[in-house]
Order: sequence, then C-alpha cells, then structure tokens
Amino acid sequence: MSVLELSGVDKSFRGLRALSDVDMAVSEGEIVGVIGPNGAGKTTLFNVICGALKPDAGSVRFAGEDVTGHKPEKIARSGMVRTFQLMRPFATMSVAENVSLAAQHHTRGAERLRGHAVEIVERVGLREWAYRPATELPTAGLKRLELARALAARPRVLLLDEVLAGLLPAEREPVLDLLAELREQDGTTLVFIEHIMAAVMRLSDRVLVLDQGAVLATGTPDEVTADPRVIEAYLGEEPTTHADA
Ligand SMILES: Nc1ncnc2c1ncn2[C@@H]1O[C@H](COP(=O)(O)OP(=O)(O)OP(=O)(O)O)[C@@H](O)[C@H]1O
Repeated sequence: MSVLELSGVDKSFRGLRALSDVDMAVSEGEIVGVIGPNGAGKTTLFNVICGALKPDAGSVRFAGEDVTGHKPEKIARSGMVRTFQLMRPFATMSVAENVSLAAQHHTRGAERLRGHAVEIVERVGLREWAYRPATELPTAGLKRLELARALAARPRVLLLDEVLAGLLPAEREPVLDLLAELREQDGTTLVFIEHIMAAVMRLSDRVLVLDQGAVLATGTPDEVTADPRVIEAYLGEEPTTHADA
C-alpha cells in the first residue's frame, strides 16, 4: 500500500495552472526525487501535500486517510513533515531549544524532550552548536537545523525542499549520508525536491519529473535521465549541466 498517494490534483493561481491532474504514489520506505525546471510546480506540489494549499481538484491520501485540505499542523502531527528552503530559526533561542520546540508535540516530559532534542542535534552534526544562538549558524548549519526540526517531529514521511541548496559539495555528502541512514535505520519515507542531479541519482529509488504542472515522466534515475522528453524539458543536451547547479 502507498503511504502517500495523490490523485488527479489540480491547482491554479489566477488562471495559471501550477499543477495539472497530478497522480503520484509513494511506497513506505521509498525515496522519491522530484525534479523539473523552475516554475514546474514542485513547491506547489509540496504545499498541496502538506496542507499549506488546498487543491482545486483531486485528493491527497496519507497512510490510508484522505488528508486533502487538512491544516498543515494536523498533517505534520500525523507524521508527514516538510522542510523549507529558507530556514528562519527563533532568534533568541539556542539550536537545541529550536529543536525542542519542534519536538514538544511529539515527546512527553521535559527530561525526555531535552534528551530527544540533543540526540537529534547530534545526529545532524550540530553538537558543538547545541547551546549557541541559532542565528549564529552558517548556511550549512541552518540547513542542518531545518532538518533537525523536521526530524524532531518523528516523521513517517519527510518532504525535503532543496535541502542541499547553498551547500558546498563537501557539505552535501554528510547530509546525503544522513538521509540514506534515515531510510535504512528508521524506515523513513523521503520525497525530495532537488536540482543537484548527482544527489538525485545517488539517493532516489524513483524520480518524478514535473514540467508545466504536469507529470512528464516517472521511473528510476537511469530511466528518467535517458528519457528524451526529460532531456528536452529539463536536463538539456548535457545531463551534467545540473550536476553542480
Ligand atoms: N502563491 C502563488 N501565487 C501565484 N502564483 C504562484 C504562487 N505559487 C506559485 N505560483 C506559480 O506557479 C508556478 C509553479 O511554481 P512553483 O513554485 O511550484 O514551481 P517550482 O517548480 O517549485 O519552481 P522553482 O524550481 O523555481 O522553485 C509558477 O509559475 C509560479 O510563478
């Protein structure tokens, strides 16, 4: 059974069709990369899945339940959590406090909450930063903190919006390792929007290609990167173009 299933999803903004009849099914424990040119509808897709936007038509099912139009907090509490491209931590709080705040609906008791937050801070590689103000973090640290906040909610499905953007190639590797570990150790299902094709190729079991709001192709990384329609719409003549975008 699919843990996440979209059926016939449409979403328009003042006549602009941002999503058009999108079907998508993600199995438990699967890693699905979502790619496509700028404006293809990737972020809108995430916003519809996580409840930030209500689709004009179609449905979103999570863990067998119809969650179409449910509030984002409700969807997050039920186990489907997203990260944002632009991380805005609470400025007056430390890194660990920011993570605790995100964990408070999911962990009972102050002691356990603190322990859970510290464990996640360490897991994302921010141990030295735990008690420093979150605003002092460099970009790579803010990205890790965003991931930590999402993990604090104990996600069953994690939606990652360009989690590698702004990171140097050397900073990407540990994040990719962590994402692979989340699936291996925790069985977390991952759906990630990414422009860096090397990461998409390495991490994805399956890739969904959006173009002008519609699903252009879906398949293994090798299948989609060899698909002439995908090459024409997104990858260009040289698929390596996006490798370090
Ligand atoms: N709130 C909004 N109001 C009006 N138009 C919007 C809104 N959100 C998105 N759009 C439009 O919908 C289309 C899809 O946008 P979306 O941000 O989902 O694309 P994307 O694939 O995530 O692009 P990118 O890779 O640049 O982030 C674009 O034409 C965009 O301008």
